[in-house]
Amino acid sequence: MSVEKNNDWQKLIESAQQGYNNAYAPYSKFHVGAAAITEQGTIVKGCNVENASYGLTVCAERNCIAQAVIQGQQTFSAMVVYTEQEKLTPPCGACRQVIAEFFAPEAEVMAVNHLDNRKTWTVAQLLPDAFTPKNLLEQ
Ligand SMILES: O=c1ccn([C@H]2C[C@H](O)[C@@H](CO)O2)c(=O)[nH]1
Repeated sequence: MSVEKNNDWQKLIESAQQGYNNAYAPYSKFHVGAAAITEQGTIVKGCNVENASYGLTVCAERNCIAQAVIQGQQTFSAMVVYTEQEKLTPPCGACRQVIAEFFAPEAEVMAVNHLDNRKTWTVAQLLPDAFTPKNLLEQ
């Protein structure tokens, strides 16, 4: 993240909390919010959206990224995942793959909760040796 790092993290956490408030999770009751900042400095929000079929559930992180893509932005600097669980929530495997599509390996992802416990990973730590668009370009 570029300017005023701590300030940007704080804004991202607040946006992720707002996303959390809109979570649709009647089946698992596990509400998740996410927020990401794009390279242009736009903050986008996401929440998990479950489905009666269960399998069609989409996580907060992927909905957040899709929201930015819909707005025409495809490069991100950082993401926050917010829950109100004592144990922090790291992105699931499917979300790690989608994050690796749009974030640089050095970009940071932070899990945070209502107690302000925080854990930060780089995208490379979340998904080492990721299969990304670069692999396809080398053909
Ligand atoms: O990183 C995560 C992990 C889980 N979930 C959602 C999916 C499902 O709705 C609920 C329980 O897995 O939490 C997310 O949104 N993000």
